[in-house]
Amino acid sequence: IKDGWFREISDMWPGQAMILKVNQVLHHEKSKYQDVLVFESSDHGTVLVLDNVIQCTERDEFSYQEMITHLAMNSHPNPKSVLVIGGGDGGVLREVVKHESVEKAILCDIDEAVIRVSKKYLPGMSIGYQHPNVDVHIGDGFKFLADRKNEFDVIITDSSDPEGPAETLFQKPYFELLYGALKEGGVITTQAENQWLHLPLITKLKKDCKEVFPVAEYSYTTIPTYPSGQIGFMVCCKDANRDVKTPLRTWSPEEEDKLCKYYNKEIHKASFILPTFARKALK
Ligand SMILES: NCCCCCc1nc2ccccc2[nH]1
Repeated sequence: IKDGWFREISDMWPGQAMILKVNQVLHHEKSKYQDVLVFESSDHGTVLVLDNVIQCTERDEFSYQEMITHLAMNSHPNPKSVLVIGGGDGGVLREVVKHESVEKAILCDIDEAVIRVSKKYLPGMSIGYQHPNVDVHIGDGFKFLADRKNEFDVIITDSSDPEGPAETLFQKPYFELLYGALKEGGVITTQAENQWLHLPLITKLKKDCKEVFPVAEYSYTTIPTYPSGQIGFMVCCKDANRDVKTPLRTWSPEEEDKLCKYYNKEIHKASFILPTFARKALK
């Protein structure tokens, strides 16, 4: 932080940087895995930064949390058992428990510092931890999945970027573990980066996912404070006949308006419509 501004400089998005005005630094520590920073911004609420990369801001986190969650949950007929890998801020859990069908939701994040700091400084997201059906596991998601077979209806991988602790969550062996941990008809979503910045990575991700899952599609949302203002998801299903691009289940319009600020059944469908340059690369 220099002269009261935070600059998100990274070689993952060379030559560009989001810059946010800082009112006050609330917390800064070196955890076992990464540098953890929380600051009060002038116009985007509280901001969580890991290794100098913006993970979420209070102002626009709902876009990412709602889409990564409901794209998966509404592509499953009756999700009862849900696993979140990463997502230590608790925002995805907050979204998962909006579905009454959920009997058990487990969150596994490698870094206890992220959970501890989110509970203290991000109450609007960490509220997800308060639900009675939620369990928390501190550990490597890769290892957690290795001995779970045929256990989950939905698995959401809310990871940071490939540079850092989440590196293995972008590789084919991880998708094979996800496949094995899912029940039949299971659905996954993963954080799948930005079509303007990482198209080669996304092309490889989709290729790997298609070698493991019969259905694998890329979807994206707009989110102002992530690099180039958007981020995508891989949405995959074990059931070859499932059309993940159309919600299987929908809330009523009134319910949808009450439960979500970004996700709706039209956005679910629209999020898979890609510009030509991306559609060609991901064919
Ligand atoms: N450069 C885009 C980064 C996307 C990060 C998504 C995200 N935000 C998080 C907050 C806490 C823990 C894991 C998280 N994963």
